[in-house]
Amino acid sequence: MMEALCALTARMKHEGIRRLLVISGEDDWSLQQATALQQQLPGDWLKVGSQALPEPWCPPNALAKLLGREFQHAMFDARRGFDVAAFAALAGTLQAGSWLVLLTPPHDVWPQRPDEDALRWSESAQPFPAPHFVHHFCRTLADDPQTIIWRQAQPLTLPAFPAREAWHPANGEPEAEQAAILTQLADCPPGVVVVTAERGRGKSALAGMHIRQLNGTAIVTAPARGATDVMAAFAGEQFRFMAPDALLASQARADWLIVDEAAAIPSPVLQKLVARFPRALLTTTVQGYEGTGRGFLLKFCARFPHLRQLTLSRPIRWAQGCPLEAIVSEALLFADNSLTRLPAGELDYASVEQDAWQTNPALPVAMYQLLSSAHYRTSPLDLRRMMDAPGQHFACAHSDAGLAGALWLVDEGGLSDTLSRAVWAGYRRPRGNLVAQSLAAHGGSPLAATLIGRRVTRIAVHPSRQRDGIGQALIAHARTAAEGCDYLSVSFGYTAELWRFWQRCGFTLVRIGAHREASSGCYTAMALSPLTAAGEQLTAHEHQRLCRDGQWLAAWIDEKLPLPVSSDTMLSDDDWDELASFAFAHRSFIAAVGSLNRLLLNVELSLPLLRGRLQRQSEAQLCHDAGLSGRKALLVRLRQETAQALMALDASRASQRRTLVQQLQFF
Ligand SMILES: CC(=O)SCCNC(=O)CCNC(=O)[C@H](O)C(C)(C)COP(=O)(O)OP(=O)(O)OC[C@H]1O[C@@H](n2cnc3c(N)ncnc32)[C@H](O)[C@@H]1OP(=O)(O)O
Ligand SMILES: Nc1ncnc2c1ncn2[C@@H]1O[C@H](COP(=O)(O)OP(=O)(O)OP(=O)(O)O)[C@@H](O)[C@H]1O
Repeated sequence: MMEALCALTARMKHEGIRRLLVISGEDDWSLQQATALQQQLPGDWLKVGSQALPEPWCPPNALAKLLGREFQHAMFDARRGFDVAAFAALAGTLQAGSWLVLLTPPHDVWPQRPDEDALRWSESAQPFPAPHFVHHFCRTLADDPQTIIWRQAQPLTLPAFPAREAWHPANGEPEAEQAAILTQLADCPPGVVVVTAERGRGKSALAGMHIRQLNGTAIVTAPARGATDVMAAFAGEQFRFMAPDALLASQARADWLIVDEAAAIPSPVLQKLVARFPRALLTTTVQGYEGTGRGFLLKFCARFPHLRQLTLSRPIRWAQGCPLEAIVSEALLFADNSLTRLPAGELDYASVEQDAWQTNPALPVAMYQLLSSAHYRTSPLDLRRMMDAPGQHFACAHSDAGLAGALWLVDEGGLSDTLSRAVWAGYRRPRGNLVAQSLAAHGGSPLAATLIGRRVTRIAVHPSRQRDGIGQALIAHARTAAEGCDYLSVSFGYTAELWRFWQRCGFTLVRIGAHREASSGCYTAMALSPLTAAGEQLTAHEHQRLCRDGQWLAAWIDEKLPLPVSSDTMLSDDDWDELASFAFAHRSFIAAVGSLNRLLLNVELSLPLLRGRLQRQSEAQLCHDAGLSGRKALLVRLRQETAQALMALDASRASQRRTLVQQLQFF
């Protein structure tokens, strides 16, 4: 048997492919078999798993450090937990002629086994079983003739795989597809060129080669700099990188703008960037472990009259049709089929629950694919959360021809009074509950996180059916289905268009972040749509607070805010609470900006650091002027100056508030 395995391995190398071998059985048995294989087949045998294994071993969360490197053979240990993004990433590091050996529990008991990975994609403190994912994964394996499954108490059998043609690895010179595109780019009239491809097709290398051969200047931008290493290596000295937010804020000019992973940048930002350069080359992955964006990039492209769209289809580091790449893509739903069907016709709206992964898997698969084609951040973590995490809810709009819209919501809130107050004062920040906690931590309602909310995490409507009222109808459906909830909420990267949508869905703006996200170039906005009297009260209170603070926030946010102007400068009771929570507890500075500005209008003291910071003098400058060691020391002094001002205004009220907020840390 081992001889046959060695012969097959040699053939895989010749054919430029890699394969998955699953060993399913009791913990000790499967490890023993994997070790025996390792002894027979020479190679690196990198092992990835949460429990220590003989070297070379790496826990899943440290694998990112090894990306970019290549290995011959690897083992992934999924006996206790299955970090599927690490599994996919490991597959991506394997050279032609490699085996990826996957250890799993026996398949009949696996669905009931607690999965340690659940701690990453849920707020649970204990691992729990993830049956929907396990069933889906095992079904995918069973349907794949190229994957080998070795079950305990059964012999290892190797099917007779048909022969493939010989493979020739890339050598650093442009591959045929790359060369053809480079020729087009070299002789390109002004306009936009978009290159889309699946992972590992040589897009980044192509962009780098283009920069190197360029008779002019280029600026590279991308949501994450680390992702541009390959491009930098192929570009050589001409490589010049600027993050999207920095580029937007600058006056930089060049002959070419190169945007890596363009779909990860919101269309309005991308459009502003592209408009500044005579020529732009946009690249984007249409499948991957970090999500996609094909449909929405295409929609963006439709706005440009002179646009060329090109694709790279052949993998570089292994042969086309590699069985390992194919099974990973199947299992993690990387293929983006959401746009191949046009969902014309009358629509039905329906709630969808997680058991649909068992009863009607095609529907949630299509929903996941539509959501990931619209949201670049969708990752295998989301797939696992969607399938098995508690508190998830879904709705869809579909016609006989296919899926037109998908909505994903998650339950939030319901924290105890004391915990919510502690979050408000900045003492605690438990995991999860994004909007519910943010309302408490950044808003003006200490009990905000006690209410029950349901947050829209993702919504997407098929590009061919947008502006047809489907998004609005999905939200209306969710509202009727949200029994027992005080409000629906959403957190999104603010653009005027998207805000218009949420406004039309009946949402009220309650918070806007003070920094542009470097990756998207947008401010994070949060909005609520109340469902109960308590929800109404919270929404009205937070909206009013945001309006009161609007003029002060405007100094921090260079985006026109859709808020009525308020000139209220009185220090209210709420202001006293917030100021005390900043001065005497741990509330963040930015959450108290409005109250702090009103405080300064009401006291005569000099308070140089506070006044300086509120006038947006930089932290570094203030630290330098005051001889402080850094941001932490500055924050302590800002809190002290606030305390001083409160004492000067009303010493007994200040002391009383101090006692109250300081009690919030003990519960
Ligand atoms: C948490 C999150 O998911 S935030 C991200 C939201 N999702 C995305 O951005 C993915 C890509 N976009 C989409 O899938 C869709 O465009 C959605 C979900 C934003 C909107 O869905 P649609 O079905 O197109 O919206 P719908 O037709 O119901 O629009 C209702 C109203 O919102 C407003 N609106 C919707 N889209 C836009 C837009 N692009 N620009 C301006 N206003 C808009 C309009 O007022 C519209 O009414 P009108 O057409 O009568 O003027
Ligand atoms: N012509 C070439 N010769 C040799 N190696 C190449 C060539 N083109 C690309 N590569 C290598 O192949 C790998 C994949 O290429 P690249 O990173 O450009 O692909 P990509 O499509 O941008 O992938 P991803 O979507 O994963 O970022 C890289 O290791 C790169 O160095």
